[in-house]
Amino acid sequence: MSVFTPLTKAQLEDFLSPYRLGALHDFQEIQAGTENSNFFIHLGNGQYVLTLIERGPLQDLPFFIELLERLHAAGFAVPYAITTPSGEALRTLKGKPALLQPCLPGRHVDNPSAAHCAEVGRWLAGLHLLTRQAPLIRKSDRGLDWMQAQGKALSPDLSADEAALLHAALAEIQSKQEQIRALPSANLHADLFRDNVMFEGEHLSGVIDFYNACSGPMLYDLAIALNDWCSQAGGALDLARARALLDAYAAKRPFSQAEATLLPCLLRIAAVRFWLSRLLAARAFAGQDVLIKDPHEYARLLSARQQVLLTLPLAL
Ligand SMILES: Nc1ncnc2c1ncn2[C@@H]1O[C@H](COP(=O)(O)OP(=O)(O)O)[C@@H](O)[C@H]1O
Ligand SMILES: N[C@@H](CCOP(=O)(O)O)C(=O)O
Repeated sequence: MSVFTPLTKAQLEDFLSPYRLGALHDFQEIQAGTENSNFFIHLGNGQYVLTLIERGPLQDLPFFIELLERLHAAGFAVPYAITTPSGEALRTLKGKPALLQPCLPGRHVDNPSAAHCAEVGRWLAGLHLLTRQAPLIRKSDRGLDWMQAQGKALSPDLSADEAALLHAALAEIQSKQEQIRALPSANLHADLFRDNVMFEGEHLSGVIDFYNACSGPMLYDLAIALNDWCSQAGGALDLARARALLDAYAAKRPFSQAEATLLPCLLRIAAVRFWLSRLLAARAFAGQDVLIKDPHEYARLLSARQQVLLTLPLAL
């Protein structure tokens, strides 16, 4: 399970009454999360999701709330923080920061088609186009410097082959960091995995879990999404799905030559980032009843990205 802070009906009723959204009919713990405690909440006038923030960069909660409010105002289906009539978005429950959000329709897709991937590409382009002129500034707390530090700390736990793979990737990151930091930037979701996107059929109906959102190179967001949405079981890229995602994105925001050059490198960086965070989670939650995603999946993916046959569609 992954609800870290259980709640009683009475605690919820007390917390929810200032929103004036009707009586509490029912609630359920959500088991699927890995970071926070989430609950489906059924109130008199509809269904909501309550999140208690358990860890992560608490000082950045105002950034997440503002970004989600901006996306909501622009018509994106996102879990923005609902405010009480007195204007409070961020409240506290059992000593944890607490946010009430709309419950977005749809389901996660485990085996996406090219059409799903195209929707993801269009959604990312929309996010980047909306925010690139004036991104809200937040440096990722799992950025290039973090990767170097964690890579050094975690490599003693790895096999010799895996350590060599990681060291080569970290050396590439070190040598190309200036070029990477110079890529065109915007606000990024920075964790656009299948389990953070909802679909109704082939229509993308919502995106959740913005707690890795930051400002940074738009190409990095694409690399993260390509690795999760467009990989075959062994880690190799599925070129048909990847092309669908990139073409749909490029139809809204054409790529630059620098982005085309750096795509293979960014795919490797995105693989390193989630390999390391999964290794850290496996260490931190070993033996506990917490969902831990397989770190080796991302080692395999990094290995498969040593050669990238995918090219970015460039405007003529
Ligand atoms: N606003 C929402 N609308 C609908 N379902 C949601 C919403 N927020 C979370 N969920 C459900 O809860 C699950 C866990 O949420 P997630 O944000 O991934 O948790 P965590 O932050 O712990 O990783 C999701 O996979 C989704 O099924
Ligand atoms: N989607 C990621 C988990 C989110 O990353 P984290 O650094 O916030 O733990 C994955 O599948 O590994």
